Amino acid sequence: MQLKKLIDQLKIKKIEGEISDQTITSIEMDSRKVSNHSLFVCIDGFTVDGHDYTDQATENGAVAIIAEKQVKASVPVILVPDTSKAMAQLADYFYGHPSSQLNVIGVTGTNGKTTLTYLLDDIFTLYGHKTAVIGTIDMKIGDQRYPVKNTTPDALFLHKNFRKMVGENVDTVIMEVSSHALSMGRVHGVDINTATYTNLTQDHLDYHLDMNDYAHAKSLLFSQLGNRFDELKTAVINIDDHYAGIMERACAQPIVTYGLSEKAFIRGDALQLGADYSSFTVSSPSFTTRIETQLSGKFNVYNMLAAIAVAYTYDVPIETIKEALQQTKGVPGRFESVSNNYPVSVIVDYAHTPDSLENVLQSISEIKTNRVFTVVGSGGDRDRTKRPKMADAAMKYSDYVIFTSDNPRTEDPQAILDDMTSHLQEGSFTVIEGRKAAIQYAIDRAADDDIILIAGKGHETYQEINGVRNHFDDREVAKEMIAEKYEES
Ligand SMILES: CC(=O)N[C@H]1[C@@H](OP(=O)(O)OP(=O)(O)OC[C@H]2O[C@@H](n3ccc(=O)[nH]c3=O)[C@H](O)[C@@H]2O)O[C@H](CO)[C@@H](O)[C@@H]1O[C@H](C)C(=O)N[C@@H](C)C(=O)N[C@H](CCC(=O)O)C(=O)O
Ligand SMILES: Nc1ncnc2c1ncn2[C@@H]1O[C@H](COP(=O)(O)OP(=O)(O)OP(=O)(O)O)[C@@H](O)[C@H]1O
Ligand SMILES: N[C@H](CCC[C@H](N)C(=O)O)C(=O)O
Ligand SMILES: [Mg+2]
Repeated sequence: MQLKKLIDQLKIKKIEGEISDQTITSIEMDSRKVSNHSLFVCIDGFTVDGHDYTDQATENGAVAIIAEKQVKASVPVILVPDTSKAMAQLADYFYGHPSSQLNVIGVTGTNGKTTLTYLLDDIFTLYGHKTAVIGTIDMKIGDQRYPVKNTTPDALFLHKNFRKMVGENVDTVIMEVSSHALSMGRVHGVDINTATYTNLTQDHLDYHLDMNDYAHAKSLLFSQLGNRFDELKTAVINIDDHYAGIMERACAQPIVTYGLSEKAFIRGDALQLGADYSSFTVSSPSFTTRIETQLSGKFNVYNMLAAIAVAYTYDVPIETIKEALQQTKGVPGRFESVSNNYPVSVIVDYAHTPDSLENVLQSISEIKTNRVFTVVGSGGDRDRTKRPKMADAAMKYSDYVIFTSDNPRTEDPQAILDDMTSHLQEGSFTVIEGRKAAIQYAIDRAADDDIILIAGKGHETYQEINGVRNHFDDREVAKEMIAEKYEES
């Protein structure tokens, strides 16, 4: 594409240098990825400033630079007020507005996003759609999986991959939209058809000022649905959630609510919950039916109601929804049982917030027949104030708690453990910094019919310490230890 044509898209700009007939073959925000004929966009980040990498970008072949501050360069520089916004706009144009050719379903909320995207994938696939999923675990296009660095990747990655999806005949994209992504503008220019809200409880208060600021960031997904009625757009909102009103007020489009309370449009009722199943009645003005599933926990009933509500807005028949939910196996690392037929039950779960830990432990309380052991830590370089609250949730519902390391990242693991436990009564818990040793401790002490919850890392296959990701998979570790324990005895 001609550089001139591309930058004509930018309304407000100041051009330094001469734009003649340069051709652009890629847009890059990382100087290390620049090649011949790239357009380099400088982003001022949290760690470094992309404006300091213009030399490397031009050495690697950049033919022009988009900046929001003065930079010296041997190629034309286009100054704009905000390079992140400009990058999103340019990428959308460069790739031919691909998101407008897709049904994009965005899912936001503190907990349940990944689970909901998986449920929707199952429903839409069964209904005959070709889907793509973007989220915490990876990006899936059809049956192909690609790694992602963030739950919601940057705008460049998104628009580029929407183009790839269109090329592969995908029609429905189901994506997690994190609050970080919303406040950093990673989804700018994404033409979202359905915005979905799960819930809001404490997390990320290292990044957001307080819960209202956090809620406001989430509400941006609903304002992004726009103010025009010439295209079908819908919001799907958990009406039972405390912050639902903030999402509703941000939204000019029709809203379908779901929940367990009477005011919900898609309403769940008569729940039956077990260790490896749940069933409930769902009703709306146009149907009432009983859903039977292999997912457990009241929180998963909420996730399923959200899925039903979204599918309803796309006219998926309730019989198809019902069948998909009946078959679904859920998500790797979410309430995943790893103990097969051994007498002790080991559950690996991704609960890494006070609310999710409480939910998961409440579900375990409802199914337990003996004691509950919880092995849990809290991530480094993340919200410190959630640590004691996670510890309280673990202590409230468990007979034994072993506090250990999650991903310490650049923090001292012992300092994280102190944040979790310093308010607790000494002697009422155990601290073992090494995660493997902590899991071993619980497995050694558990007796028949006890349940061990290993929380926080779920599907993760690494432990990040000081920037290095060492292979670590709670499921692998626990499986090996439990087999050893019972083979020895
Ligand atoms: C705090 C945060 O969100 N940081 C994100 C941010 O990184 P950053 O600002 O530190 O980037 P930087 O290293 O300063 O670089 C600035 C610019 O210089 C460029 N650069 C850098 C080096 C170089 O040699 N050349 C060069 O051009 C970079 O490509 C970039 O454009 O921009 C990066 C690219 O988009 C993100 O990958 C990165 O996410 C980091 C890894 C992260 O951990 N983010 C977490 C907090 C996050 O976003 N989590 C959410 C939600 C999780 C949830 O659901 O709970 C998520 O969506 O993942
Ligand atoms: N609707 C829900 N409400 C509360 N807790 C939930 C809900 N759904 C799942 N959980 C709990 O939260 C954990 C994470 O679930 P999931 O991965 O679906 O959430 P997420 O929003 O994608 O999280 P992340 O922000 O890390 O991407 C699960 O392992 C479970 O313990
Ligand atoms: N998306 C979350 C994942 C947390 C997972 C937990 N294992 C941790 O490392 O804190 C975050 O980046 O805060
Ligand atoms: Mg997720």
